[in-house]
Amino acid sequence: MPTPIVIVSDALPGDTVAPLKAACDVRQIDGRDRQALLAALPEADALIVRSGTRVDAEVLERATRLRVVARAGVGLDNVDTATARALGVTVVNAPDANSVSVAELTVSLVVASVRHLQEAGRSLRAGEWRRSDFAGTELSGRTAGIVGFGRVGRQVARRLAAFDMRILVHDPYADTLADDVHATGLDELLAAADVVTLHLPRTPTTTGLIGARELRLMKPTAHLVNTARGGIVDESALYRALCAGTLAGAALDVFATEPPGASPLLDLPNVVAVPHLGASTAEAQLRAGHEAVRKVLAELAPLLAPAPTTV
Ligand SMILES: NC(=O)c1ccc[n+]([C@@H]2O[C@H](COP(=O)([O-])OP(=O)(O)OC[C@H]3O[C@@H](n4cnc5c(N)ncnc54)[C@H](O)[C@@H]3O)[C@@H](O)[C@H]2O)c1
Ligand SMILES: O=C(O)CC[C@@H](O)C(=O)O
Repeated sequence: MPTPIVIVSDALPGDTVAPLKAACDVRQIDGRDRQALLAALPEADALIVRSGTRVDAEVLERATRLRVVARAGVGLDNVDTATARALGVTVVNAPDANSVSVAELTVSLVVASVRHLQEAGRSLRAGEWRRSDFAGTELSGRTAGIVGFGRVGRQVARRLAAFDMRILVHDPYADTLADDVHATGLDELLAAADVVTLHLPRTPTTTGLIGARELRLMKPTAHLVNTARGGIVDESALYRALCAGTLAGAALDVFATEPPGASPLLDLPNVVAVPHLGASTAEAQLRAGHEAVRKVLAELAPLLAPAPTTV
């Protein structure tokens, strides 16, 4: 039986790939290098990605032997799941692997935004001492609006409640809510919240969900945090709102295009920006890598030689 070939096209912790290497021919490539990706795929039985590899129809059609695409993380917006389904390719992810890490980053970004931490740090390093310019606001007693109340949204709610914030939630599909959160419509949430934080997937329906109209509904003193996906927020409208002072600040982990290049948002003092770090903790990467590898090995089981028995 030929050894199955697994392409790993984004970085995974070495330990997590070890069980795969014991059973398969594992080939590591850079999934951002389109030519390398397309060249590697015709032989592949499995493909493991994070967010750096775009698994579109061209990729899937090139991979004629492919049985499974595994996303070592949550968001499947970089995988054309409809084409995969049509081609009989299984798509798996690691839905619980990084929720706590993303929630912890989200809370960090909330605090960084209301206390101006990134700009104050930049100013200090430039030799300045502008303490009065960086006076912030407390979270205690204020209102957080959580859009998307799934795995990450729920973790964020618990953590912001610990800051004594009132928690509003908008999620048309959530069947259960926690006791101390209040469900509301999106417009009502945007109008009432001092901090709005996004925790929903990017889909054709949610792309541009937070546009000029929605930003106008927000208080001029409010902050917007996005650790979900770029493109859910209209970045041009956000830029205009931040420049005009109709929104106090924004904190962004994700961008419509990644990396965002020379996005004008990065030049604004009232924007905290980090390079898609939500899942970048040792713990989350290990969980995601182990889960992706376990699911790939399960899908490839019919192709794997039985393990030798010991007597
Ligand atoms: N920054 C990062 O590194 C990072 C890491 C993990 C996940 N994410 C992103 O965060 C998103 C949320 O992750 P999760 O694990 O909580 O997913 P999840 O599926 O557990 O929860 C998403 C929630 O969004 C809700 N939702 C869908 N459409 C909505 C809409 N129009 N309005 C309001 N709510 C809506 C769903 O009902 C669901 O409850 C992921 O889709 C992913 O894109 C980012
Ligand atoms: O690959 C990453 O680190 C990002 C993962 C994150 O955005 C996810 O959706 O799980």
